[in-house]
Amino acid sequence: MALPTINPTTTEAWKKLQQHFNSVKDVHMKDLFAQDKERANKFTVKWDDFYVDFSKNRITEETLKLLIELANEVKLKDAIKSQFSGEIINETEGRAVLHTALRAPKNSNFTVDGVNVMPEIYQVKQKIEAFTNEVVNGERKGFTGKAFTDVVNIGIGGSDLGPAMVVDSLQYYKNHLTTHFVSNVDGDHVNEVIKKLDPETTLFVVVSKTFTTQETLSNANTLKDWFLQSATEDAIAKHFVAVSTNIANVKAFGVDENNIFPMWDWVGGRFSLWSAVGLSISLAVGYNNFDSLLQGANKMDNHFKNEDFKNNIPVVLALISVWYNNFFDAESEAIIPYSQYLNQFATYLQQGIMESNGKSVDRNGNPIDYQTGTIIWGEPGTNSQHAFFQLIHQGTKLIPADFIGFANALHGNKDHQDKLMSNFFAQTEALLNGKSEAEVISEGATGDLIPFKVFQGNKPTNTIFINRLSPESLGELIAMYEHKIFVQGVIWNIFSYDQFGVELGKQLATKILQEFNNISNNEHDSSTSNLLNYYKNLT
Ligand SMILES: O=P(O)(O)OC[C@H]1O[C@H](O)[C@H](O)[C@@H](O)[C@@H]1O
Repeated sequence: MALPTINPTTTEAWKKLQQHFNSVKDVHMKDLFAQDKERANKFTVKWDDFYVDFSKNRITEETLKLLIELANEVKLKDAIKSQFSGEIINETEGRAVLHTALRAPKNSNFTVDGVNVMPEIYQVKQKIEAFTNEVVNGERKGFTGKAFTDVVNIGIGGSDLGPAMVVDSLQYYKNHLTTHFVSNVDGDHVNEVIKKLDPETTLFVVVSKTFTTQETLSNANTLKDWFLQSATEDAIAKHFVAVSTNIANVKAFGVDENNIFPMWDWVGGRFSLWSAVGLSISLAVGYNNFDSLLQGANKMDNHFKNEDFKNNIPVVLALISVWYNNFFDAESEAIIPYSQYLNQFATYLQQGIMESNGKSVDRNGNPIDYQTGTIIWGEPGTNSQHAFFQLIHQGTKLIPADFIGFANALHGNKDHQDKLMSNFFAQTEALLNGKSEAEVISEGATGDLIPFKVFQGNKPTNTIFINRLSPESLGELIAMYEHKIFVQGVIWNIFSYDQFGVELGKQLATKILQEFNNISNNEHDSSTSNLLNYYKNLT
């Protein structure tokens, strides 16, 4: 069954939400809390070691009820079933969407075109496990007989952001291997990494679902050439492995057949860290930790699949986000993890969320006249408090924010942890309550300065509070956002799993590169022509 194609704005629930919005849009959350002592409990979901408090949002029980009606009217439950049962819900590319199968237990049954994909998945997982153990234990050696010390992940987009974010987030759990990520076609990136490498002890993992991506192939070739300055061709088999669906291209590049880790077209690039694309994660933190990450994601999958919408964390977060995006006209959402380990989390989510839901044509092929994908940005707290929080507190824009925190620090420094968490709680409290004129005056401010010190408050936040950062809880957290993406795509009646919007720039870059090599000559607008000439004259 294809995904339903219901324009959300034509639903009864949408009309009711519009009316409801008009009656609640100016209500201050402070008053909602004052009116209902149970508010925080009503709008909190406790699940596993997650405590998700969404009470500091500009919603009432009626809002949530209507949003759930909307989810029902667009047939979200059926859509979830279609996704998990391997139907071709990525219709524009003719593919199933089964990253959830990658983290499911061995005895599950996920079928694509009538074939259960679990045996293949577990074969590849076994290969990842065996390979990881050999590298980490030092049994697998480089061309001069030395054990590996460094791993270089060569990939971009989904073949870089997920593994890079997870390796960074789980650095507490890391082993002795040093992991590097080369992604940008900017030659300075690869050359800076080369400075740190010893060809005798470096393992290269070339990751590309398509194995046609310009950046990845350029970087892989540059690293291979550099490697061959010290080694002979036959050493490539020891030092280069690849992850891809395109086995022919991988072989043509020179990777030994035994060193190929397959993946499948039913795994989208930005949802692929759970597949062999996560090989660098497994190498960095060991296979057991990689597997725990997957198990965490699987727990979240079950929660998402089985829980009532009212207590379903990804569903509730998605609905609240639709509420701000489509009724309050909020354009962006901030992701603020209170953990330096999650430094790359917002960057990672930018691809997941914006590449998936940055669409303006609906599932019937018609232009859309309502807002879809939100702009995602963010940085860890407390750093971001000293950077962009001013605008969230006192600017003119409404920026709903997810505050992600962990109760227990990994290094157990209670003094720092209490300081960190006091900021974590204080910020959402400040965003909720603001500071009134009376409070400003009672603090001693006088005269002209008073208005500058007033905070309106009423700024929405979700608090996603987790016991501890572990491979498992990180897996849960990532999967939570993956499902939020899917729910929003269903509501907005768009296809979340294609990304045609990234193609045009690639095509034009190819043409311009041909011009640089005098292969072709193209017409350009005068701005682009001037820029090209200016560049040619400078280089
Ligand atoms: O893994 P690859 O095939 O090399 O693709 C890498 C990336 O490139 C493309 O431009 C897509 O927009 C991304 O979704 C993808 O993750």
